[in-house]
Amino acid sequence: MDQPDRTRADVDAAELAAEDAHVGGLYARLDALRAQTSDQLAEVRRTKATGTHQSRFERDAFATLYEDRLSQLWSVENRLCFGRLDLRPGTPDPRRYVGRIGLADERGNQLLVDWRAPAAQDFYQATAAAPRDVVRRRHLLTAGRSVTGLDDEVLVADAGGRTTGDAALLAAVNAPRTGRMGDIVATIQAEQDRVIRASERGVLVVQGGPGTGKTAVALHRTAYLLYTHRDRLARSGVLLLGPSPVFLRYVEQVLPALGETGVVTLTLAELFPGVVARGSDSPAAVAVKGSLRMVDVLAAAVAERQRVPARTIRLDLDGTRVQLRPEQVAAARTRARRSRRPHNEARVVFVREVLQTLANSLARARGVDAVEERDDLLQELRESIDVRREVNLCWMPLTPQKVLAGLYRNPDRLRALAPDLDRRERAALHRDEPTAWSEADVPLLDELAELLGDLDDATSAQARREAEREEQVAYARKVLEEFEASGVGNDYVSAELLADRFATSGPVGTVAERAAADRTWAYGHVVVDEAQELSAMAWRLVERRCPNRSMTLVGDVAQTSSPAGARSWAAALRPLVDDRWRLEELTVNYRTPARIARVAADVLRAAGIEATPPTPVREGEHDPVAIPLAGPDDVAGVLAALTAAVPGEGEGRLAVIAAETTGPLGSDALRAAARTALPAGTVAEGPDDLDAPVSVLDVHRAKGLEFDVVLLVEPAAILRRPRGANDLYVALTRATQHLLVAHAEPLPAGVRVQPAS
Ligand SMILES: Nc1ncnc2c1ncn2[C@@H]1O[C@H](COP(=O)(O)OP(=O)(O)OP(=O)(O)O)[C@@H](O)[C@H]1O
Repeated sequence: MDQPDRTRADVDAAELAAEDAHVGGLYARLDALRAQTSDQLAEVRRTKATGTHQSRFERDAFATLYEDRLSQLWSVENRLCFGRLDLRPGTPDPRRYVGRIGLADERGNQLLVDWRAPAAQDFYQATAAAPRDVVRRRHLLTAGRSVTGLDDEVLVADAGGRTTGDAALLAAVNAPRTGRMGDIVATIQAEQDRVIRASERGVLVVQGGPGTGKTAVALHRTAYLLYTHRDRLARSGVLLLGPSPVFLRYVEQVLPALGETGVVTLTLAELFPGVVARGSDSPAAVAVKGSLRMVDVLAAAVAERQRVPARTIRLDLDGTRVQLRPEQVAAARTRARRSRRPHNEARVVFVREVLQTLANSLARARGVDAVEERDDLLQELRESIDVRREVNLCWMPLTPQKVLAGLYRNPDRLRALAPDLDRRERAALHRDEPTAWSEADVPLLDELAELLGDLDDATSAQARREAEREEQVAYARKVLEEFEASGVGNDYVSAELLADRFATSGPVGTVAERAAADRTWAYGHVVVDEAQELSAMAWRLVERRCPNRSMTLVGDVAQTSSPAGARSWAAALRPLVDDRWRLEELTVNYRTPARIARVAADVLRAAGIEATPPTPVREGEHDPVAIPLAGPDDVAGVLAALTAAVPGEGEGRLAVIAAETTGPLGSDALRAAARTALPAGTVAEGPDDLDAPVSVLDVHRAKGLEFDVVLLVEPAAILRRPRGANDLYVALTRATQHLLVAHAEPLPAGVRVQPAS
């Protein structure tokens, strides 16, 4: 080795040692903070430990704050610091270390900048073309607490050193997958960072092809918004809506690793408290249930339950006969409807009107003064079972479930109430077992809940929540003063935080629990992943959960598989916000190597779907391979391919993706066969198990997930599904390294994959 190289190597070694020492110092500070917080926690636990129930409650609320702080300090252990920014001399803080959390020394000097802070922004945004004040961006590669490598990007030519900067990113995208999504905080790219830090106001749509990091960006944006608008969002809550429980499990570790817990994560199927939507629908039913035409159908179904009898009703009240004429009921109904209140609340007006009419008749029949005897007459009418029955027949208190089940069960009613639906659509809605609710029913139940009104009035619930909050903050202030007087407490704990804790450690549960259980909860921000799958009716529901319309919607209209999903963002969002939404696009594919991505792009093109597939960040090393099968039930052929492809220990995960769950080459049959053929523990027990080395899934379940190796079974069958080209595109873009295509039928247009030579 010649002299200059040795010098370079010496410099590199010295730099590495210096960074290692610096990072060691950061961990020492982290340890000190953990110890200090543990002490504070122990002290709080000791304080008033023998007090009354109330003082124990105060102490516990205080303690949970320290517990949360401690668990945050523990959650940032892995890759605490991952970068350094060198700025132009003369800039304030010209050398900044960037990490998962902000750290300062005892004197308040900043040691580590939280990746979400404005001071860290240049770490993600600076480019060679627009370096801002950045001279050098350095990625620190770490193992445990040690720095094992440096990857420098020099953004100003005369600063010396190399100009790569890709090593950290390439190491991340090439790493074997674990079955759980990891965070990308060390390697967020500039176009992603712009989305993450975009204003929380209004509706932001993030469109991007497969693997562009939409899910990753949605999660990091959530963490960013919680950091930047902590006060408001910790109280109102953030809702993350994902496409399936398995997907939510796949991403569940990302936010805690970023130090954020307490985000409400739900699927659409879980958005109507009290209903577990496990049923399934035909594509035709999904399409009609998701259509805006259901708004009128549901309104008609409720109006139809506000009835005027065809004939005069005769009532006997303790020997006195009175009549209730249809026109009197009609007048009461008109008044009730004019109140513009939902059905169950307007019913109060209806009942009052009918009873008043009857009281007048009763007074006349008995020859008593209607005004003087009013209270007694009304009382008597209210207690009469006959009166109650007749009033109920005209205007029954209703639940959403009851109205919807009635609609599905009764074809005649459906025909009368839904004249805009054709015969085929009405047949799709008909069900003998109407209460096996499906995901597509949830927006309809929610719509009905709005039309019917809760028994517990939503506005008073809101007012009650606000009053409780004021009380809690005032109380927290007093408690804090007391604790501070006894030497406990620091800058970290504010009255607002403590009040949140009173609210969340009492019997009512955490903000997340309360929000998830309350249909009328107004979230401060809603993030929707795979947003292209939502139907028009689902959008109405989402809007009700987020009246301030502060939303981040991420998705890809080229991947839509739901028959009621979006074909374009403009069309999907028009009923929601007209054209008042912003679009950001992600253009780089971090998942799929170019060799595989080209096949996916060809499939889109062959199907005539207009979309620009994202640009892969790497070429990849393996061409996709075709594996001929002997016929449509050649399970042995699939198993042979699977056995040959199973990754070794620590080499990642494999997914077998089939068109459907049923059939000889469906995911259920293939899973059962694979579990028998491969050693115990190799193949996942069911479609929702993410931890085994091999998963067997239908294409619908594979959405949003990724695997090192994908064995795709019979692409022609996937293409035959409704919106099959979109599904095939999804299936072809799940692999990070290898794609194998097993087929008996001819390969569909665009799937130009050769057998292994
Ligand atoms: N900046 C980045 N650094 C490292 N890895 C990244 C980066 N951005 C995305 N990735 C990785 O790329 C993969 C794809 O990301 P993600 O699942 O968020 O994409 P997506 O756009 O949601 O895809 P799909 O539309 O298929 O669901 C993930 O493994 C993610 O961690």
